[in-house]
Amino acid sequence: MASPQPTCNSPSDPSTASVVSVTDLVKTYRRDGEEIRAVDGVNFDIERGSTVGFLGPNGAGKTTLIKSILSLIVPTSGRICIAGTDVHADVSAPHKRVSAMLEGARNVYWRLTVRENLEFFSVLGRRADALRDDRINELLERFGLTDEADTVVRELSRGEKQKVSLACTAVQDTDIVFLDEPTLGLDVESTRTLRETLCELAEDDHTTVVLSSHDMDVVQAVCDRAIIMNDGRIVANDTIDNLLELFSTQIYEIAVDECLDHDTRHRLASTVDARAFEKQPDATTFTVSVAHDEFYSLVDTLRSEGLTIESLESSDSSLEDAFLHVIKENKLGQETPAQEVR
Ligand SMILES: Nc1ncnc2c1ncn2[C@@H]1O[C@H](COP(=O)(O)OP(=O)(O)OP(=O)(O)O)[C@@H](O)[C@H]1O
Repeated sequence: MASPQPTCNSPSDPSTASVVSVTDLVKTYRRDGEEIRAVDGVNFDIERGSTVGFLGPNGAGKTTLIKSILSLIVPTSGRICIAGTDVHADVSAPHKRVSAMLEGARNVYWRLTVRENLEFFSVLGRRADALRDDRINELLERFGLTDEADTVVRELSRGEKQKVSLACTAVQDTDIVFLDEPTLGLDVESTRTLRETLCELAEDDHTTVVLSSHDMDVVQAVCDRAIIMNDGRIVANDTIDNLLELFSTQIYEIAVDECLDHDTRHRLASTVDARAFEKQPDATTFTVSVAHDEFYSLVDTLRSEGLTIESLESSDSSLEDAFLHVIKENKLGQETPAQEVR
């Protein structure tokens, strides 16, 4: 007998209920006669108004998962509910509640001006005609695009195109915004501007923002929760604060009093994961990240190599360190603390 399909519960309290609910989701592809489980039994909920980052190495299944939620591909099994509506039963459900920026700026019309694009996408939204111009002007201002309003998109820089794309997503005023790699290919300054704009979008408009990115700084700055995927499965799903705390390591930048030879560097790299060696005439600097309680064993290791620490500076770990830790633990097949946290 077929197992019963999970059902969508109507949100009883619309202000706090989950807007996206994914249950036992599986998506397999076939390539050269082999089955690839791109998404392999995934479960999670996203609360209204939250900002969630999907993280994972290349091929982890993030894009497949997002495309499944957006009904752009059909999952093999499982259930996806958007605001209580099963997208399998009503494929238009996501399009009423969700806007998306996929693959950079390809979702906007390069032959139209910035304003024409915003006008086009605002028609897809729910705002009354009389209020649309105000909203367009507000977004042009917020994204720093007022001077470019009458420029055709193809004449803009890559960063400006990304901003137009994000503005066209925001102008639809949907409950949920999905962004796939919004900062891909942007320089440092454009990334920072876009990051600030994303924070504003989430905070001021109370939009639920779901973004997938390899840019940990963006996820750490914008999101309050991260879902980390590996090999099609969720290996951690927790608040950014908890992930930082659970996997907190201390980064030490160490200088020792001699120019280390290759063998010593190799031994330190394998024993204490030392990296970024820089040789100076009479010293070597390198970086080590260790758990707080491993500091003394690090000092012992350096002492056993006959090295004297000239200077030592510490800095806090980042989401990137937590991410690398989760993925490494998962690869080793060990159960991570975050797997128990849902
Ligand atoms: N259309 C397809 N046909 C066959 N295999 C696919 C297809 N799309 C994705 N895959 C495979 O599914 C797995 C997950 O891919 P997916 O693009 O979802 O990962 P991702 O986490 O988004 O990766 P990236 O960070 O590199 O974009 C990969 O092994 C990929 O090769």
